[in-house]
Parts: sequence; C-alpha cells; structure tokens
Amino acid sequence: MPLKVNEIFYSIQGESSFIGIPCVFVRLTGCNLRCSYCDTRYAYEEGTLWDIPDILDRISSYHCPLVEITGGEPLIQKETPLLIRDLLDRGCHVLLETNGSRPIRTIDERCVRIVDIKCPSSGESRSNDYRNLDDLTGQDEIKFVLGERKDYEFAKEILISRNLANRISHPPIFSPVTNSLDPKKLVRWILEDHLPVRFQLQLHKILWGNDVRGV
Ligand SMILES: C[S@@+](CC[C@H](N)C(=O)[O-])C[C@H]1O[C@@H](n2cnc3c(N)ncnc32)[C@H](O)[C@@H]1O
Ligand SMILES: Nc1nc2[nH]cc(C(=O)O)c2c(=O)[nH]1
Ligand code: SF4
Ligand SMILES: [Mg+2]
Repeated sequence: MPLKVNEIFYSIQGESSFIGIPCVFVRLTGCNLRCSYCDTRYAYEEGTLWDIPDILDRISSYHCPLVEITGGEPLIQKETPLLIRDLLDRGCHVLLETNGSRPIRTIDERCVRIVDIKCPSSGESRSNDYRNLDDLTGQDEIKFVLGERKDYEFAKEILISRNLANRISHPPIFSPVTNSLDPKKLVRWILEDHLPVRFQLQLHKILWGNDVRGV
C-alpha cells in the first residue's frame, strides 16, 4: 500500500536535540488535529501517493544518514511503521515527529520518537494520549509548544507530576509558538522556576523565514 506524501526535502534539522544536523525530511499528508498555531496546514490535504521503495530511493539520493518522518501526523497512515522499519534496516538514523494522540508503541524502538504534548492554547490538549509516556525509551524526546502563560503552567505541571525529566535522557523541550509568545518571556519563566528543560527556537525559520516550504 502506498503512503500519501506532501514533500520530501533535505535541510538542516531545525528542532529537537538533533538541531543543526543535516537531515532528510519526509512530510506525510493528513492530520487528525487542528492546532491553532499549526505552521504546516498545507500538509492537511495536499500530497501524492508513493510506494515505499520509491520513498527509500528518493531518500538515498540525498546521501544523508539522518531522516525525519513528520507531517501532518505520520501515525495516521497505516504504512508509516513499515517505512520507518525499512529505513532503520537500511542503516538510517530515523526520527519521528508525532502529535502524541496515537500510540507510539507501533513504532520500532530504534527510531527516536519525538512526542509533542499539546497545550491548552493549541485547542488540542484533550487529544494527548498520556499512555505514550509509559512507552518512551531513554532516547525518545518530549516537546511542548507554548503560546501563552497558561500553556507554560500546564507544561510545568505535567513535567513535575509525571516526572518527565527522568523518563528520557534529553531534557524535555519547551518552545514558543513562533511569532506569538515572546521567546525572552519564556526564557525568564524557565529560569525563575529552575526548570530542567531545553528552550528551543525553530532554527529553520530563523534562517529562511516563516512561510518558506521545503526547508
Ligand atoms: C508541523 S508538526 C508535525 C508533526 C506532528 N503533527 C506534531 O504536531 O508534532 C511539527 C512540529 O512543529 C510544531 N509547530 C507547528 N506550528 C508551530 C508554530 N507556529 N510555532 C512553533 N512550533 C510549531 C509542532 O508543535 C510540532 O512539534
Ligand atoms: N528544517 C526543519 N526542521 C524541522 N524539524 C521538524 C520539522 C517539522 O515540520 O516537523 C522541521 C521542518 O519543517 N524543517
Ligand atoms: S498536530 Fe502537528 S500537523 Fe497537526 S495541526 Fe497540530 S501542529 Fe499541525
Ligand atoms: Mg515544521
């Protein structure tokens, strides 16, 4: 069965602990959520059907060992676990960016699963499936994208009550919604509360601008 693909491109990883490393991105079409701040609405519908061998060929043409599967929401397509397993079997280092509403346990543990926990201002915080937290391996990553103070309080509460910093080897990531929450404000809050998190900005947007696709 084919996968619906929005875009495949080669860029600098702009998020996660892999920030700054060359990476091939496979952006899959379709999403089950509608976050208020989503910067990838063009991936909700647009895309073409690709067989897995053709995706693998395109990826290998970039001669890059790091591959990220993103979207849209990658876990709503049935074939995504197979694509990821095939990439891992070929020796790729694979990252999965997921909204955390679908079970990550369907994905090979050799893959780094980057799980977003949606905050109130996204309008999708009821979609979080917290059972995913029990399935994290040490190399997986957790991320909060924050639009306002209420989101920060929400993320802080989950961080502490669910002991997130001790479930994974990298610090959980706190990022501001780009061009919405003042990044300096977020940094001040983190420092005031001495939170064991990693503040992060979307590097690709700093480099190339906000609405540029394929970067
Ligand atoms: C476009 S989503 C695709 C993967 C998956 N649907 C998810 O939400 O994690 C990739 C990442 O971009 C983040 N993101 C989307 N719009 C953003 C914005 N305006 N500012 C900052 N981060 C944003 C999401 O929270 C997510 O961590
Ligand atoms: N350069 C770059 N890095 C990214 N990291 C995660 C992205 C995503 O949209 O999931 C992304 C993206 O769209 N571009
Ligand atoms: S889950 Fe990801 S792709 Fe879907 S609407 Fe939210 S940010 Fe956009
Ligand atoms: Mg993006």
